[in-house]
Amino acid sequence: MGRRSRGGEPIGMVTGDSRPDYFVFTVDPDNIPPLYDYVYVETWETPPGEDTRVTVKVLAQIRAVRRLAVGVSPEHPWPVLRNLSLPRGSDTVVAAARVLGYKWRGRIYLPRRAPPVGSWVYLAPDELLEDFYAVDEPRRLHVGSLISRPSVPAYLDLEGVKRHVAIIAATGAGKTWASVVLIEELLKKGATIVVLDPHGEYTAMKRTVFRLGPGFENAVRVIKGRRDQEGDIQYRVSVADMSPEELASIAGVPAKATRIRSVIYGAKRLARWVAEATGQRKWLGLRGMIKVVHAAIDAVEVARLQGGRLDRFAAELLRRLSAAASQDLYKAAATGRRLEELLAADERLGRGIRRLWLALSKDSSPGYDAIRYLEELRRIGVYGVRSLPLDQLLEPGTVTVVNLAGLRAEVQDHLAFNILARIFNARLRYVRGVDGESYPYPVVIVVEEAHRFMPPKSQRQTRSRDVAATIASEGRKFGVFLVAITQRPSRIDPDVLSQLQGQIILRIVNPRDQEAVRDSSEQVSQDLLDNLPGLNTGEAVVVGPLAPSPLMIRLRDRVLDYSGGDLSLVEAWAGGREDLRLVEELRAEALEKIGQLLGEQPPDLAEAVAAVAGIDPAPDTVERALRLLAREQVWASYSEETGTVYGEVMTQSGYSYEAHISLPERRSSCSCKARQPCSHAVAVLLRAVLDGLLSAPRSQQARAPEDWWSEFL
Ligand SMILES: Nc1ncnc2c1ncn2[C@@H]1O[C@H](COP(=O)(O)OP(=O)(O)OP(=O)(O)O)[C@@H](O)[C@H]1O
Repeated sequence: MGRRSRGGEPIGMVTGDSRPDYFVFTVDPDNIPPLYDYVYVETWETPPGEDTRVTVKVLAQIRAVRRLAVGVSPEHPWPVLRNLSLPRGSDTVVAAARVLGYKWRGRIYLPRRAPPVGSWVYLAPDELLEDFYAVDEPRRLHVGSLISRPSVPAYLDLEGVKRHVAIIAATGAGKTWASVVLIEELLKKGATIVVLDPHGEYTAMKRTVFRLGPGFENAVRVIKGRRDQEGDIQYRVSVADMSPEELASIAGVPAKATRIRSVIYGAKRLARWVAEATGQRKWLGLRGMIKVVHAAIDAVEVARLQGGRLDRFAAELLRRLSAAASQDLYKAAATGRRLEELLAADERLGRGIRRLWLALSKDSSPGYDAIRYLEELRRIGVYGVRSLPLDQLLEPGTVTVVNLAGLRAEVQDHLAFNILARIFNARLRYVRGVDGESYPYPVVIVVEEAHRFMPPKSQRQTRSRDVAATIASEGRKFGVFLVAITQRPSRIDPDVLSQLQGQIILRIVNPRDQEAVRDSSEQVSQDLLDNLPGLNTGEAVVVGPLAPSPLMIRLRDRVLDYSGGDLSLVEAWAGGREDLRLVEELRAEALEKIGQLLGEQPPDLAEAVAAVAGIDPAPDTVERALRLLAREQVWASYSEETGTVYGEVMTQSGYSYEAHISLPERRSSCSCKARQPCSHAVAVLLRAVLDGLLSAPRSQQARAPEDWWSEFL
């Protein structure tokens, strides 16, 4: 029952409802094409600009196939059916095809006539499809093949990216895969790409980018939001460029906590004043503000004892800040003036001091709360004295992944806002020739989980929505293009969504999301929507300026890796059981080796570690360390000279921690900066024990555990 040559013998005849955009045909039962395959009918049309009619091949895609019963019906009782013994093929196969258009002088047109009933229907040959969906070589993005036709490559049009792109699908349908394939193709064209990555899924691209071939080794760069996440460079936002209100809300200070907000306001003004008066830029950061709050709390205590007056507070605060800045700020501020005059004359200083006094004079607790909030923000590592220079964020032919994993939603939103606004302004300045931070090449910004950043105004307020909306509506003029990825298009601001005119739509099941897609795009017809739940993983509909005509594709294999794909429960849990077994083996071996070193058997591993290294880990730290040894890569070395164990823990997810344990000092430290001794340090120590790096003391007698290490020296 082989297929007859494509475009040769007909495979059907138009027999039913025939319209310019749709027809029904009866299919040759020996040549039934699969759903979504392509057929054509020959008919005549008068293409725009021509005055005579010409014969054209109208291409159509099969959107439904049915077998109709002839002579039997489901009502027939089984005994009757059994005795009927119908011959095979006594059904009629009927297909419905959606007209895609015809090509005339290099352009695609939609026909104005319905194919006449009785027209032969042919299977479309590959060449017809290649010609129909052709994209000029320099503009081609090779993202896969036509659905149901693996032999025909599917290309998107690079120039279509100028109208922005939405990648939409139900969870697990392959959005990230699609976006990685698109990124690979854009990289090959030399694009500058920035990915806002809330889950750190794209960081794995860096490890595999060499696969793209010579010249691409450094084409992926990872910038981290949080200090302790994976990334080559720490993103930084200058605190000086933020308003005190912005700072307070990002720090998570509740809107109602007006006194804490006042402290932050006052501290920011004063810190800036100190920076300007002394020329010490370090005061512009969070540390500077925290110092001001500490000084203000102390100054308030003193002022309270001295009658609780503002001028006492101001004088004491300036004295304390002078001490902290090692410069006489009191003199610098008050030269030739009385303090009251100065506070009235210097607005920043005066207001800052007054706000601090008002917030703290009765009770210092808002000061301590403010310190707590500011400290928490400081620990993230992103808010500093200077912003990261733009050339570290944008580089031609490079994708910069901004790893936002591990940050609170407000901070993620703020960083997204900061990055979107900086890129847009840099391009605007370049195009308009305005001074300041600028960038000479167009930029594509891929926003994963776009609904987090650009929800409808009625649902949630975010900082990044307005700038995303500006980019969506004006980015084209300035060469800033969005690729927004989401599983919830109904949770994206409709003004933004409707501007994302190129859409790559994978499987969508939720009717509300289907509606949002339909509302956002004129090109998504009801019958395309009806097909969306039936798509397999990795199959997509592409509409809008990305393709010459709506296109159904199967995405190609990606070259770059990403993390976050579905995990296999069978493997994960089987791995867990295996880990447990290994943990027990490691525990027994470590205990035995430490027992040999000490000359006595310690009751458990926590005590054994305490005895061998003088550090005192909590029992669950030891358990975590054993799991690290079982699952991750742990190296150790030992310096007999200094009595120090050095080592590193490399996790499968790409994190690495360096730890060292000084046996004489009974101390451990680690790049994770967690409270010591941490699981990494203990894992490194146990690795040294297991590898036999710590030799037994020269005399094997039992001794006080705290003394035994001196033997190593
Ligand atoms: N084109 C494809 N070919 C083969 N496998 C694919 C394809 N696309 C996705 N997959 C597989 O399907 C799974 C889900 O893919 P992916 O993580 O890209 O989906 P997602 O829509 O981004 O999911 P989530 O909503 O969880 O982020 C992964 O295991 C991936 O390997």
